[in-house]
Amino acid sequence: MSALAIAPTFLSDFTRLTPDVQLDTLAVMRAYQAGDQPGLESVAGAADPRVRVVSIAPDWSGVIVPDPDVEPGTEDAGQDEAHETPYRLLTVRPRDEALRYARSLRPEALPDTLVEAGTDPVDLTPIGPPELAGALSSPFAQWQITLHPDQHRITEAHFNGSAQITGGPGTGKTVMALYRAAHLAELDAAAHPGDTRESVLLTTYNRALAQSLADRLDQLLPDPGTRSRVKVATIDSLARSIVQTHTSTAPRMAGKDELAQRWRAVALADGLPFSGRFLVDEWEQVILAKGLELLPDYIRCERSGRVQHLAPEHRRQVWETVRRYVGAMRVEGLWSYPQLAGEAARVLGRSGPLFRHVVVDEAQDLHPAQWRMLRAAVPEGPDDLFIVGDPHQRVSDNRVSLASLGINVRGRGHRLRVSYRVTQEILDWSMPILGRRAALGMDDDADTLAGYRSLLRGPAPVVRGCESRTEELTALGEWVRVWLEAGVNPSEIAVAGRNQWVVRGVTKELEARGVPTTPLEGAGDTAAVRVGTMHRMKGQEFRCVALVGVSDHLLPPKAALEAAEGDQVALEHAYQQERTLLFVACTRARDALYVSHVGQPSRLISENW
Ligand SMILES: Nc1ncnc2c1ncn2[C@@H]1O[C@H](COP(=O)(O)OP(=O)(O)OP(=O)(O)O)[C@@H](O)[C@H]1O
Repeated sequence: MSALAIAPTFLSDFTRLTPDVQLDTLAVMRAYQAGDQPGLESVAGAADPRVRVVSIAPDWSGVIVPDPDVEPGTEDAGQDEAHETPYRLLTVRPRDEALRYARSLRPEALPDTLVEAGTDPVDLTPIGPPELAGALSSPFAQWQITLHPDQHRITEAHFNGSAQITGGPGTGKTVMALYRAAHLAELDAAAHPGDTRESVLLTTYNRALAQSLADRLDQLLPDPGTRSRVKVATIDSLARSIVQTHTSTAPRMAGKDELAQRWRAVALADGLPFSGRFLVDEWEQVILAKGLELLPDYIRCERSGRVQHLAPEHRRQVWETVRRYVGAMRVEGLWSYPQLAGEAARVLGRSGPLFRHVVVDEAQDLHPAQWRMLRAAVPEGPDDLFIVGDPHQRVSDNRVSLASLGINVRGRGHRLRVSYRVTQEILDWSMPILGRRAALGMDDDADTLAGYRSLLRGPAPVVRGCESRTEELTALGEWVRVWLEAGVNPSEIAVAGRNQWVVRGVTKELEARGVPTTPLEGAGDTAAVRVGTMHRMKGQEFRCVALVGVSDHLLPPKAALEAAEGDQVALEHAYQQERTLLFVACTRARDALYVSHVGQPSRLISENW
């Protein structure tokens, strides 16, 4: 069986073909691999007699050439022999154009045209202005610590208090957080040479992001003495370690869904008119968020962001119920994440700050109790908190007003408007997904993406409509193969779906094709494609991203809409969260974005196109 490989230079042509021709191309490649080899035509008048064309569709042909290792002179080979020759597909074009191109290929040009597998597929990399060209063509890991000199200056600035950096996807916020932490560690080493404790906290949302920050920080701070001054931790692991150190017992954690389930059962048994989810949300988003400890304060408070109106007598009932359930959790030693952060804040309030500087990434998703913990973790003063985030990427229910939490960033805010990761083509396609609403900034102002743009140009996203799940998974498998053959490292490819069912299908498909996979949150395995849910895409970046199951029956998920129970405001809120999730997933791609659906595309994309 002989495969028809693709030349790395093929990919940029391929993404410009119409979906029909793309499918036809993949069918030819599949047929070739299955041994059912389509006829290759030699080209009359070709400068290189080894060049062939293959019919792709009635008016379209592919130009193929032998592997560069094959010696010239096989032009007289019979049909069978020709099929044993490993060929590579260079391009697919309208037939006349393909013939012209095939004739023009010169023998001495072929070895250059065919980039060996594993070398950088220059054509896939987006095009940027000359000053970015070096960074874009460098290895991906190297590019991931590149920063513009203007941004670099901000990371080394002295601030007379807390500072905040906001900006759309790919504007360099995370890398600024990294450089800021490194800079503060260096300053700290110079100012306190004898005190070697962890004095700088660099914190983020989940473990995968923390690991990625830690790895990159190792590169920025090669001196172990300076590096050891920075503690990299997720916000939850920080809360846990503070409480654990204080109580000498490891807290047992319960996520929101688990709590809602438990509380639902008890609420039902008690005959209460509230769902478990409502009670947990009320506790986390109002009582814990505002740090309320007394019923009169709860009765008086403004429940901003909450949909259902609650009269004072109902508030009394909720308060009493929550108090009882939380009491039961305490007996079990069970904590929710915001609750644990609130406890950590209280511990630090008594024992004093832990760090001299705190740097926060993905700040838009932190709960007010987590901010209280961070506020208590560092003394108020110059360069205390350096906060980076994007309110447009908020995927949690948390809303904060930093000022009300004792964090004042007025006059020390920077908005970044240039994306260095997401190409203008991907931005143009993804931005409408967000809808037209401004997001609420952490400094109480509306935050808009006005003026946000990219310096990079690349292929337009590919949207593939399929008739069945099998067809969708097959098309995905073929697409990933194209990326791999183009020389993209497997770990620089991510495939995501909205739910675990989609993710399982993707994993099975890729594994069956011999493409190793690993969870999106997994680190280290460079020989495996990353696969996971869209939630796990947050904060990450890849060369190529495929989103599967962007179908109307899956996205937005019915359960998310039903949870709104017909309430218009809650429904709009659920929609917005789904929009954000999809927008965040799309904007993880640097070089190529592929989106597929079965049947109708999700209304989140089709409403805009
Ligand atoms: N001047 C530059 N030239 C080339 N690459 C750059 C430049 N500035 C930043 N980058 C790169 O762009 C990428 C995007 O940066 P980063 O991940 O920090 O963005 P972000 O704002 O945190 O994105 P998101 O909000 O989507 O997570 C990084 O890999 C970074 O190295």
